[in-house]
Amino acid sequence: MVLKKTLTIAGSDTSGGAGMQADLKTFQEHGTYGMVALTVVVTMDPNGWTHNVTPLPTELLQKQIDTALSTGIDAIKTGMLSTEEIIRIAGDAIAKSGTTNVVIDPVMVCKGEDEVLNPGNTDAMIQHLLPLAAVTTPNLFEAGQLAGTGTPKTIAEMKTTARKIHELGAKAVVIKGGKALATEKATDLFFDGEKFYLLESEKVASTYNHGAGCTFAASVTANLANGLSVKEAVIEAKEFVSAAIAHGWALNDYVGPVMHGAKSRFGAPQVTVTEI
Ligand SMILES: Nc1ncnc2c1ncn2[C@@H]1O[C@H](COP(=O)(O)OP(=O)(O)O)[C@@H](O)[C@H]1O
Ligand SMILES: Cc1ncc(COP(=O)(O)O)c(C=O)c1O
Ligand SMILES: [Mg+2]
Repeated sequence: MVLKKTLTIAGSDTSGGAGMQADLKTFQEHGTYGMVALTVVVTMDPNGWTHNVTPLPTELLQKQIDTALSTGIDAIKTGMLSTEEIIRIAGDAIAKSGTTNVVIDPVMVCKGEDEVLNPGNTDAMIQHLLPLAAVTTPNLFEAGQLAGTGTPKTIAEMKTTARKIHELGAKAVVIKGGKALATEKATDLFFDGEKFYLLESEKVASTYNHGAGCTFAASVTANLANGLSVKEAVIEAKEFVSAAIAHGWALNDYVGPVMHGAKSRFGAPQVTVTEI
């Protein structure tokens, strides 16, 4: 049996909930064959869980990309890219890959950390990555940074922000309202370039949602590799991540990762899709 090949260009979250670990687990759950080109390694201080980001040499990143692309990739996702040079290398790799199934998750901060990785990264993402995106999946903060409008706080502001990001070249945009948006449901806005849709699921009260963003974007990537449309891909991804968050758990006193394999084991919560 031949599997669809999915590649993530992303960082390693040593704690296993986010980053390329989330991507690989999610790719596997979607029946695709996952590969990794590793950009950085994130480690945590055992006392207090402060994150430390260590980039890998860019020559090593390039070799990984060359290895993976030589196999013929069906869909590519980007995650944590900590420097402008890494962002440029990722953009070149995507252009070279020949696939249009490209998901740009514009990771700028780790959840719970409030320092952006590198301020120049936003402009580099706009230049090298957004024009290649079949879909980009910013959270509220990242969307505001890309659009240059500040963090959106309402659905109306999210619509304006999504339009701006689309104008920057991304064919479709999902802005993840998640827990941060003051709505009753966990609400994401999907813009396909023409129409806006709200994707809503029950807001889970727990804080065990580490890796939710990576898991969502990796689901979209695998779904595109499997031949779903962008709209079908994001709807399934919302179901997949909602189940993963509903079954999030405490890894230790500091962090609660999502359960990446929850949908296949326990089913998914209801997701409603409304054109607005
Ligand atoms: N507490 C929650 N309950 C239900 N869904 C959530 C919750 N927190 C986040 N989500 C969903 O998880 C996905 C990832 O969103 P978010 O956590 O904002 O991204 P990121 O991890 O990139 O900051 C989105 O679909 C969002 O709506
Ligand atoms: C390597 C890596 N990538 C991405 C992220 C972002 O994770 P999330 O899915 O919570 O946005 C993190 C957060 O810790 C990370 O360590
Ligand atoms: Mg994220």
